[in-house]
Amino acid sequence: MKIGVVYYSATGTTATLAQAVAAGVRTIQGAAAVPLEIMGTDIEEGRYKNEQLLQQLDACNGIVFGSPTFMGSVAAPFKAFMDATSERYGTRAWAGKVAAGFTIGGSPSGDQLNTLQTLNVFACQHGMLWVGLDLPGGWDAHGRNRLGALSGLVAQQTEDGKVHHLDRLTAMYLGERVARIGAVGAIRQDSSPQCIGQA
Ligand SMILES: Cc1cc2nc3c(=O)[nH]c(=O)nc-3n(C[C@H](O)[C@H](O)[C@H](O)COP(=O)(O)O)c2cc1C
Repeated sequence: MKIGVVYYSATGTTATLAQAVAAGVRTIQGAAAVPLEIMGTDIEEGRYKNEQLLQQLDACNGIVFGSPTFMGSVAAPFKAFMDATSERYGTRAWAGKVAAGFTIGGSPSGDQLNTLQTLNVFACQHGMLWVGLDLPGGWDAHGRNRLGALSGLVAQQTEDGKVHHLDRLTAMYLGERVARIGAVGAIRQDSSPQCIGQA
């Protein structure tokens, strides 16, 4: 069972979270993590072009998406990656895979939620099964999910531009949770509309 962790990172904090998500995936027996970085150099005239990366995601049972929050949404290179998956939208290639998301910003509430919601809508466009966090903000015994988002991980960079250790622990937990749920069954939905004509 493979879980892809695809992310863009300009200054390394999202990359650190991605590595933590991957480490969490690997805590589940039989689960392998596939970290994949979106590189700005793969964008030509605004279009993301790395078919090999996309094919690696095709082979995963689940995908965790990560982007820093830039101007209240996903970073432009991540959006270029999203647009490059439109062919897979048509073929339902990713339908039934589990999905989750994480983001980091400079502020505690710097509109990161909009980034998570963008990732969520993206996953739903593909027919993926969204996995949120189930750690109650402010109530977790280990202090994880310190910013309290439940649709995914919202993190805030520290004053010295690094990743808070509790955000790292939350990222690990998210990876573990996605792998655990992915292991229950790689639910593949048949794309044919079988209900038509049965009403
Ligand atoms: C162009 C730009 C826009 C940003 N916009 C936001 C924002 O809307 N909200 C926020 O909280 N942080 C914002 N930030 C801060 C980044 O999200 C933050 O530094 C993050 O840790 C960067 O992730 P990275 O290290 O993976 O590149 C912005 C940074 C840049 C460079």
